[in-house]
Amino acid sequence: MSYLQINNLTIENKTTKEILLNNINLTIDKNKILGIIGESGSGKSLLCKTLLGILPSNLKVKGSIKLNNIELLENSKIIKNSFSIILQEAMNAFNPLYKIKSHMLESIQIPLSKEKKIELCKKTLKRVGLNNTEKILTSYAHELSGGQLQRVMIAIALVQNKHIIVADEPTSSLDTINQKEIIEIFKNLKKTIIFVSHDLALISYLADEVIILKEGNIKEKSTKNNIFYKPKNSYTKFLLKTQKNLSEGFISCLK
Ligand SMILES: Nc1ncnc2c1ncn2[C@@H]1O[C@H](COP(=O)(O)OP(=O)(O)OP(=O)(O)O)[C@@H](O)[C@H]1O
Repeated sequence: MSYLQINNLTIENKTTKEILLNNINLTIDKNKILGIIGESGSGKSLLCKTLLGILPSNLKVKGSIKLNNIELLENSKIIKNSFSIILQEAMNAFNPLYKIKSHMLESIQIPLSKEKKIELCKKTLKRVGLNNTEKILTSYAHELSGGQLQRVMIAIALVQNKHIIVADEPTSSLDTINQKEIIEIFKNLKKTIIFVSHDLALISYLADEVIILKEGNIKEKSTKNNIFYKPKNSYTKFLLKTQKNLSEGFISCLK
């Protein structure tokens, strides 16, 4: 039995009756990383919003999402407590009036004394490569760099201690060095992660299983090795070829 099981998930626009996600079926095992690749408008964010229970009210959901065999779609409280989100633009997730310490403390749901909570915050910040913990905790979001903020977002997701982390393009606004370091952090978290990205190279490094989305449909889903070395679907082959051509074009520009 898989940890997360999504069956026949369909999202329809109530007004236009347009099907935005069509009969999505996927599973994830505990502590594995599922990579979701899809071009703009393919439905990646809708899938993430459904998991987080924050889908706009003009959309209708059908199907089933089970975590540990418990149905989540009919239970908004469980669904909200099951997933953490890490967004592309970390800055937007922070209230500019509160220091990082307040954000982190209020994310800890387990009953602990304030001292123990601060200890947990510091330990978790170190886990994501932020060793100057006192300074980070007493800073406001605008006082930190993009890379530091993204690390704080990961630390917040960890102290929330929910079942699954949903990371929606979490590295796309970072420079290459920060991207690489943050990818390493994700790779070593040992958590169940749904990682959304346009970047095939990144997904090929990070994910265990991969799904390819196009226009609300899963075009292919398989292990990372099958998707990248033995793709079956013509659209997957096209994506891989496009990325290869882009990389070769980019490298030849540098020569
Ligand atoms: N609230 C909504 N009402 C109607 N249509 C919507 C709504 N939200 C998204 N859509 C449509 O659903 C489709 C999928 O959107 P989604 O935001 O999931 O794409 P995406 O794959 O995340 O794209 P991007 O990479 O550009 O963020 C798009 O055609 C979009 O216009």
